[in-house]
Amino acid sequence: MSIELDDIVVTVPDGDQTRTLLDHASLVIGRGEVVALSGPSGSGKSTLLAVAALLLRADRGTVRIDGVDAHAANDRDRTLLRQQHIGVVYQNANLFPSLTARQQVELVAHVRGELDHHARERAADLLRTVGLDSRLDARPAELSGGERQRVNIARALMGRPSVIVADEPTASLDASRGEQIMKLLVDRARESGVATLVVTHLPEQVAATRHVTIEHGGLVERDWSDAA
Ligand SMILES: Nc1ncnc2c1ncn2[C@@H]1O[C@H](COP(=O)(O)OP(=O)(O)OP(=O)(O)O)[C@@H](O)[C@H]1O
Repeated sequence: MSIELDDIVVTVPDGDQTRTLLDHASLVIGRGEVVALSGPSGSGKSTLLAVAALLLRADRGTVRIDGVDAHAANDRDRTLLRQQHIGVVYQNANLFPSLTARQQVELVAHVRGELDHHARERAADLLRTVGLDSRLDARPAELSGGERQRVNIARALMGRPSVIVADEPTASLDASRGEQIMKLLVDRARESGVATLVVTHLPEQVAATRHVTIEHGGLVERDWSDAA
């Protein structure tokens, strides 16, 4: 369970010109590691996440998921790789208003044609591991922001991903709830081995295994004294 971003280059249109947003950015996230990614607004964090999630093809560079080269793959194989290996946690939970927490998570198995008794049990178990034991039958409107994010994380885990990418999952939460969500991602990563990349801000990133920032399009590894 790993993701390797190797020498990623992404250019974006900028008026009549193009601008190099990611400039030979490289990052390896191993089994069970949680990397917190931060950087100024517009520095390319969401773009890097989109490349890692195989939603955006870089102009240059390689993405390897569990050692499989996704850059060289055709669109169909990339979609399969994404569906089978990557869980995405969005900033806003993007839950279906009419479905209960349990149904939101079960939907992952349903879409794959795998919704049976075991999948139902697993969905409920995942919701319990994210601390929603008593909220299985609640709909999004009945859940707090933090609880909705927990459903979101359970849903991402339901697909048994090798890699989770999360774009500011704590942005709408206060500092202590944000920290809880980060700790949850760290615990789940340790337990299931999933390699996790999460865009976040202080102070929640202190819970992560490593801290990386984007500077001038490249990735710079930080140590904890930088984050303090
Ligand atoms: N397809 C595109 N076309 C033109 N410009 C783009 C495109 N994609 C991204 N950009 C620009 O690239 C820059 C980086 O965008 P990105 O969303 O990756 O940054 P970010 O670090 O996530 O920012 P924020 O913290 O504000 O969310 C922005 O200036 C954005 O306008």
